[in-house]
Amino acid sequence: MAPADTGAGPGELADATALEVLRRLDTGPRGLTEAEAEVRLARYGENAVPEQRPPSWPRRFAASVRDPFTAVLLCLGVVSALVSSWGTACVITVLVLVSCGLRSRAEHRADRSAAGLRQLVATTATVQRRAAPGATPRLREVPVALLVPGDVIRLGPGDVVPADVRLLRAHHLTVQQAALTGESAAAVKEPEPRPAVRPLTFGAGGDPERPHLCFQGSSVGSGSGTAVVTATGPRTLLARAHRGRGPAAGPRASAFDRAVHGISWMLVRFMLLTPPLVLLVNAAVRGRGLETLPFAVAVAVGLTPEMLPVVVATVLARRAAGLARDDRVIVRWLPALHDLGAMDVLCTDKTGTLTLDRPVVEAAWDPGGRPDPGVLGWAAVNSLWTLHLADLPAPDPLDEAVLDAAGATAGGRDAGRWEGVAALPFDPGRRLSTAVVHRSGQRARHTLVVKGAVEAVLERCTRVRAAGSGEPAAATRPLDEAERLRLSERAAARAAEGLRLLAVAVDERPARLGGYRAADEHGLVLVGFVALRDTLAPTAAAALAGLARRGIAVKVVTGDHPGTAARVCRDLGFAPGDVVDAGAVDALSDTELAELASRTAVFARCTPEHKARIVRALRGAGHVTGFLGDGVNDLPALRASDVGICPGDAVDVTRDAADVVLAAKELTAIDHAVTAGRRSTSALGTYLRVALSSNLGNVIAMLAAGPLLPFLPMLPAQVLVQNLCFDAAQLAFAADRPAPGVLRRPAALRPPDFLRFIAVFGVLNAAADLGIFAVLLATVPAVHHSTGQAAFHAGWFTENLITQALVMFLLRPGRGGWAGTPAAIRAASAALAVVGVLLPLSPLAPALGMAALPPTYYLLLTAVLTLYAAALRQRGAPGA
Ligand SMILES: Nc1ncnc2c1ncn2[C@@H]1O[C@H](COP(=O)(O)OP(=O)(O)OP(=O)(O)O)[C@@H](O)[C@H]1O
Repeated sequence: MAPADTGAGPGELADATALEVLRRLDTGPRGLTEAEAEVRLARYGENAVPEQRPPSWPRRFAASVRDPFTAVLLCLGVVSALVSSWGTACVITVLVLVSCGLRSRAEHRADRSAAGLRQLVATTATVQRRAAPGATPRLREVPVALLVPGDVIRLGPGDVVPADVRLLRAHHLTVQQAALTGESAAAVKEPEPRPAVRPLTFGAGGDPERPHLCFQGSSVGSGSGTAVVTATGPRTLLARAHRGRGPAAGPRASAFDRAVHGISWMLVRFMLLTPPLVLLVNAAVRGRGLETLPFAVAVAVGLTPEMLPVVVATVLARRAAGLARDDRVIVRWLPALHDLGAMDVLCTDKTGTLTLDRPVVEAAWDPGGRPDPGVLGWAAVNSLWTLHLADLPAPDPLDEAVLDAAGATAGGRDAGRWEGVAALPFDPGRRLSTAVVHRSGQRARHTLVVKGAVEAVLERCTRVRAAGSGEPAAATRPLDEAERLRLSERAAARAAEGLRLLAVAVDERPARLGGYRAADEHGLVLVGFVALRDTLAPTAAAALAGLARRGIAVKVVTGDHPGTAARVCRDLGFAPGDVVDAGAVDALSDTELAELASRTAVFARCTPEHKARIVRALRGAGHVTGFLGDGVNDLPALRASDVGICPGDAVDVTRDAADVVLAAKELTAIDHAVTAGRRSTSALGTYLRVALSSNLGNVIAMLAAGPLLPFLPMLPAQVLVQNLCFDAAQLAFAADRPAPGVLRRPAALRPPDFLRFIAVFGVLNAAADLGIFAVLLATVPAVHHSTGQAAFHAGWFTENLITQALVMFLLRPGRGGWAGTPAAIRAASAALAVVGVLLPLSPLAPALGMAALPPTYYLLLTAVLTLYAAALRQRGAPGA
């Protein structure tokens, strides 16, 4: 049966009690049956997240016109039309249409492959459903798209809230709802409705400030809850907020965006400066007037790398698809590929990345250091009741390990004799978890059972259990500073063996009615320690070695004990150096932290905020910083990094925030991802260097020709045809394969490097052009008449296309030359040279204002080109 009202969203249900909401949605605390869910799915449709829907073709085309190069081209086209230079205006229009068409197609393909890649790491939700009306409800993972109104779901740390929901139960649940409110602080959520504290700015959709409502797109920071789905798909608050706004804004500006933006604006400035400069030079030296304008416009057009957006989209999409296919690495956002290639520091957490996060209990001992299974019993009471009461969708591996180990022991059996009252689940900020329990039949007294990181528990203890592990009221003695130190040292010694440590403490108090809070975790009695061993991830050592070979500095930032962290690093063949306790970081300024971070390999006892601050400090110091992590405690650092990477089995929010997901288990896949990133950057860099240095060379030559020649060195139509040929040939760079040497160090597109490079090679190119001017003046008869000028134009056209063909493989980094160049680039450069030689000799030549050249020209052209090629080789290309 369908619910009475599911299309309303939470707005109309906002003030109803949990029971009323369940009734209105025609469901119950046990959830829907599979059959009911199926009927509702057919009626309300899939719960599709309001993804950035791919823009329509016209919109995509319109967006590509807004690109700065295209905008400048269009301006130049308008100027040409205004001075009735129809030929130039037509060619510019064709250029714009071709480049926008190609770009839209390349972007469409890139978007399609990125969407396909995102699909591969789609998230699931934990839903409680029944096979039949009378059956027991079962928890199962379903794809988020299959959730329907009325479903009862579980939320736990690291989950993305999959739909709009109304809480039924919650345990210390905090939710990050920045996607809706822009507010980055976590909001506390609880099932009791409270009236809105401020006017509803979210209309009928509900207000994220209401504590009992959670909305699609927010994420669970800590705690857990059970909730009923009130709205899915287009009826969620997020979908309504998106509607009418077009595609959502993309992710944060990356190092890649900054680089491409920098290079684009540098060129736009040049292009805007060129026409006035050409006009000025021609007017001053030759007394020419506005008739030079079409030529000046064509020169500016000649500087435009119109194919840049097309080449970028093609290169990135191609590499990302290759990575997904061959290495199961999912690049969720294409520009992240460049940032992967540029990354010079990778921060990584330990548990779940370098280790498997499948710990096994190895020992338990009392405060005196004697083996004591009773301590494990207390830890098991904590794990059991935290799991039960906190409604966690999935048990914490550490709690599972404790329960497994305690199962057969007397302490484990004893755990069943306690009954749970409340739970404060683990959160990486407090670094402990608490269960409040009472003995069966003894409701008057409550016992707090706390387990967590050694120092976090010790600082909340005031007494130590004297011996044994019986009742909490057993003999205790005060915990003085000397003993605290002794206990920490003993724990550190065990941590140095690579063990993960938990301290366990208890306290018995009179029962109370109100709920328990973190502030109640004090005045505890230490009962002992539990040590767990985690297995190293099989490919972690190889991955760390690979990163070192690629020139990437690795920093381990972990919430664990310094001793454990250091030992794990050593076992992986990675020198930990002096491990820094993150507590020491708080007192440092950002600059001091950056300096410390650059010489430290391991930070231990990090809270999520410490991890993010270390990443920010490294970025602030100019490092392109990646972060590899799998847990909810890694989320702030992932967001703070240039490129966030997570393993495929990371929690949902982490996968949602990561730019790159390693779907295969092997950590060594990072190496492939870095390689693909460097290859893409190298291909884009080569394209830019080749395109810009020959374009700049031409512009310099054309400017110089003004005072040197009594006529224009090339007609506007010729400049534009030549430009069209260059552009078409340069598309081949999408298939570039850089030499292995290029892959050894971080590769980034850096505007200042380009400027230096194109200045040197632009001048070299211009020198070859000027050389050919001299050759032409010497060999072409009647150069001052129109037939001679047509031959002159043909001569420069031929030389220009051949020099461009030469730089296409001589300016490639690493192994240049014919043999080391991919077939596509060889074919494109050969085609360019052939067009350069044959076009002036073809029947099209007269229409383009070109005429045949004398044989001596070709002899001298060969000499000039040989010199030019030798100069190019001598200067060498980057990475050679
Ligand atoms: N479920 C849990 N209950 C109680 N204490 C825990 C639990 N999980 C972890 N701890 C303790 O808290 C410490 C910090 O945990 P946190 O999850 O922040 O980091 P981690 O998992 O040890 O390492 P990493 O940051 O590398 O993932 C752990 O070293 C452990 O002592």
